[in-house]
Amino acid sequence: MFNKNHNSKEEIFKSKKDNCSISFLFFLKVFKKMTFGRFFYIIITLLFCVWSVCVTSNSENVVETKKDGETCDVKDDSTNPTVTTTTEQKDKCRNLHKDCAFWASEGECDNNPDYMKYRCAKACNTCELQTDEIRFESCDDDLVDDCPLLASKGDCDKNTHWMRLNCQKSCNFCFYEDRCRIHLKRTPGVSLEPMNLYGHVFDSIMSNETLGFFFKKNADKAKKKKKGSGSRRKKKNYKRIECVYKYGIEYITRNPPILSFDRFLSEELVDNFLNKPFHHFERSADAGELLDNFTYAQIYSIYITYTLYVINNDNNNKSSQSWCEKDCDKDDATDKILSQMEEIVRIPRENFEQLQVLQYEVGQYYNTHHDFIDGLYVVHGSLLFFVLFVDFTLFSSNDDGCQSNMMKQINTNEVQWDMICGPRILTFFIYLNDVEEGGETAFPHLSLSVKPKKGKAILWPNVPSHDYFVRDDDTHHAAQPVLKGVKYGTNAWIHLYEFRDAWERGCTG
Ligand SMILES: O=C(O)CCC(=O)C(=O)O
Ligand SMILES: [Fe+2]
Repeated sequence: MFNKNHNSKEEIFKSKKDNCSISFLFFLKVFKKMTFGRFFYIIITLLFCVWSVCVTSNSENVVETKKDGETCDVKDDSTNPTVTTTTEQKDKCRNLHKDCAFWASEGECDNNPDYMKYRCAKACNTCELQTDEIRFESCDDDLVDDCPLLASKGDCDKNTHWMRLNCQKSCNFCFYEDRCRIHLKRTPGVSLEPMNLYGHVFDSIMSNETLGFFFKKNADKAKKKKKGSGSRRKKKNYKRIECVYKYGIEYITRNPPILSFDRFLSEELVDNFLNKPFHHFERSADAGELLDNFTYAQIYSIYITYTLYVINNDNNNKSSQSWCEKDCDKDDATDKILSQMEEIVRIPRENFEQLQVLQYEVGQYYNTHHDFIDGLYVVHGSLLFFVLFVDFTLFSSNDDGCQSNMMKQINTNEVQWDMICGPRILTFFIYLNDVEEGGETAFPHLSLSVKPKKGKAILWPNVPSHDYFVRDDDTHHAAQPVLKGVKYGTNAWIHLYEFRDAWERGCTG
């Protein structure tokens, strides 16, 4: 079975190995002509690799293991000789605050033992001190009399959202790790064996006859034929001369593939959807408030160039958003839109986030960003000053969606690929009106820009074809400022695994 957790950590480890390769190459170049060059080359590069792979792993508290059984100085739980923690105590042991891991890494287990050793027992490795009384002190059923009965009738699974809010204790929903445990048998929306997103989704769309390609010229000919000619004979007359796809589907670009659907929604359906009273727009700024409007900056060192994210705190020009939840999600127009998307991507709507409706007024835009939520973005590299090098690791974060607290992301590693819902593999974006001027969706790495048109949609991958757990940098995108008029659009973010039940459980961040 594919192990995504292991995969993501390996990615970070891989980037460290890349640093080794860079430094090997660099030192080879510098020292190859010197008498002692080869000696220095080997010593310095080895030192760098040990630093890069092992030492910084510990300081980040991100990479714990490379591969099963192969470790880089992993903390040993049994180092405290005076206490023994039973397996049962360990299983029940919980961090009662989301920042426990962070605090523990800052030395708070020793500095503030009265709180930490009891309420952050997991992070402090003091599980034997955490009694049930402490564990459940801030978690109880609201409806003390009814909850046990409802839970015994299976309502924790059937009516999860309500039960999560009202019957936490009876449902064993108090702690994230109980409520959001990943089922080993969860089914991916797109096959993992082998991973081939472009083939499974994009090529399948283009070769799917139910999406209505037909053979235009001969179809016209066939129409002219006299009535009564058998359907078999008619079929013979169809030759593949020109394919016309339902919804006006065509590739805008092939690698990575971006499809456009020129006539995805009828005017009537758009009006029906947009004119509903459900949409209450709020400035798009909540999740990742500090973090969601990064722009690029380049840092040039003498030898290596890195692209870093810098924070642009200008929130004034952001679009407004409205989530299509509850009544909006159940509405007929929404249902029709979601059905059409399901028909195209052949992934069930359970894997879709609720539609997010966007509104941009004149001057508003959405900076370059990526829809893949990796929460934590580690920029790791080395800057070289003569023969001294400084290894650095910066933490940054991606934007909208699942996460709101950078520390939480760093310390619990709660990124979407680690959640029940898995990563956002696809974005389906629909334009809900004609914009008088501006408002294009730009893909700067692909030198591509798509003009809004009422009812038109575009579909792009957020991950490479053969690895659904990393983001594809090529699909960074931005909404250009609206210059005249107003712009409405709606996002459907499609996950590898089912999203909606996970959302009801409060397991999507
Ligand atoms: O408005 C657009 O064109 C794109 C919006 C977008 O990328 C987003 O909401 O994530
Ligand atoms: Fe986006």
